[in-house]
Amino acid sequence: MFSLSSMPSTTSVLSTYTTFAASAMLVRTVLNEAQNLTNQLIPQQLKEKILSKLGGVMGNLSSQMTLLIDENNGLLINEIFEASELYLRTKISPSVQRLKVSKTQQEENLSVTINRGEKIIDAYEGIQLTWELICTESQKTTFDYEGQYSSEKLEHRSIELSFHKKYKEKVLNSFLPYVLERSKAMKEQIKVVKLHALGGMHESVNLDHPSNFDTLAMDPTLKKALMDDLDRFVKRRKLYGRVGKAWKRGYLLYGPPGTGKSSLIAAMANYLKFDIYDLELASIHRNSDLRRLLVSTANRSILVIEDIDCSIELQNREAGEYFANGSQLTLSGLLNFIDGLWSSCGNERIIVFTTNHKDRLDPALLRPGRMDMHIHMSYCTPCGFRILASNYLGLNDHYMFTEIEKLITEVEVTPAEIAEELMKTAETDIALRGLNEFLKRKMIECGHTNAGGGNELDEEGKETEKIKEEGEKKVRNNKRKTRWGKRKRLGF
Ligand SMILES: Nc1ncnc2c1ncn2[C@@H]1O[C@H](COP(=O)(O)OP(=O)(O)OP(=O)(O)O)[C@@H](O)[C@H]1O
Ligand SMILES: [Mg+2]
Repeated sequence: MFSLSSMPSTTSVLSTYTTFAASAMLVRTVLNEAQNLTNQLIPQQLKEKILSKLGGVMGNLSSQMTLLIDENNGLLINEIFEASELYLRTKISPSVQRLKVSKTQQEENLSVTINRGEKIIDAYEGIQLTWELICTESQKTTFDYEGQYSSEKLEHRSIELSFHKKYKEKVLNSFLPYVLERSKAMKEQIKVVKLHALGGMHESVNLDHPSNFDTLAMDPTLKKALMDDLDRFVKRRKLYGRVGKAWKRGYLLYGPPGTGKSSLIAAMANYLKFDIYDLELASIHRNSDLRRLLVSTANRSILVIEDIDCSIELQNREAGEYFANGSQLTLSGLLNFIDGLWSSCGNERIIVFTTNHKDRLDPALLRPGRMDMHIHMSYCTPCGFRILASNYLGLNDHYMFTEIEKLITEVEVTPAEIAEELMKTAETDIALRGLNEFLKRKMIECGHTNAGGGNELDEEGKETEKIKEEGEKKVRNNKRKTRWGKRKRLGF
């Protein structure tokens, strides 16, 4: 039996065994029974040993060969397993007795997959193939860094693909690449973008953030440049391979709260159909945990580290927060760590950092070549306002637009604030009048704040600044909990 790892290029053969020759019916039945029994009762490693011994004894007599496709390859997801599972959805015949059915809110259709133990007969260019889904369970005990232990049930899933020995090359070099290709096309059609939280609970949820590039109010030239950059990135597999560069891209999004940084990340994920991994640095205490989390992320994904200035600050400030190997978590350390990991494994990776204060960032992050694009999300512009008016009120023009646009150029207002005003009512005139009033009030407030004049802050001014900072910190901590909507439900 062959075991296939996640990357076709690193396909490795772990063990082989053969079942009995077709003519030796009785012995074959015994062997199948033994296999079933080992699947049910015996741990995986022992099972492989027994089967390889049996295979050694009986190997020469069989014309059949089986490829073992494990769900995981170490900590990585085995792409061939994923692809095979998806491909098998198209191969369900009336003879299959048990099926698994599911549907998420985001999916339009039911997803129907085969159940454990089911066999599916398939054919490819004259080769007869048999697929089977195998599931085994084991118990895993883990000790955390405080010495507490916990035990969890683990399910190991694998798929077995059997066919005549003489087609081995064809199956490996032609059929499996075909399965990968088919599943990729299917994935594009049915893909629901997922949000994974790294550092908290490990369940993933569907990203139900509706943001996309059409509804995003940002500088049109910058938006186009970013979309072109993303398009180029996903098309460049060969180039990255040729020049020996890791196929990844980094973006730094900066700007005041409420200017659309998180919305932009959701828009990028929805545009590329990439999953989001939201890395919560504050809840990671050990080097090994960070490594484990990063290695467990899948290809074609966006790793997000929000509010990078405060995340690192937070770790350093809370005295004693040292990594197990004694090294403190610093931004440059983290970046080197990510760089190192990603150049050795993973493809089509995007990393996004966000901050409200670019000026507070460690120079390591701003060094040329570190982040490929720095994107400034600014206060709302007249052009941004038109996008929001179209999103929220379905308006492309209105007699009040000129006055509002003039105010927008004179006062610093975020798209989030404008969105909030526009959402107050569906009555366009009332909504726009409300926004107009809001902008005027804001202008008076700003004028009032500036009226004190001068750059020197008096005692009262310093106190106000301090309260503002404290407020910002609180908001940031709350944001962590609510940023992606559904996370709240998971208790983050
Ligand atoms: N540029 C924008 N285009 C469209 N809607 C926006 C934009 N900016 C903000 N919004 C609206 O405001 C809400 C909050 O914005 P968002 O969370 O993306 O801001 P942010 O820049 O990430 O803020 P923070 O720095 O506080 O994390 C969004 O859900 C969206 O409804
Ligand atoms: Mg945000």
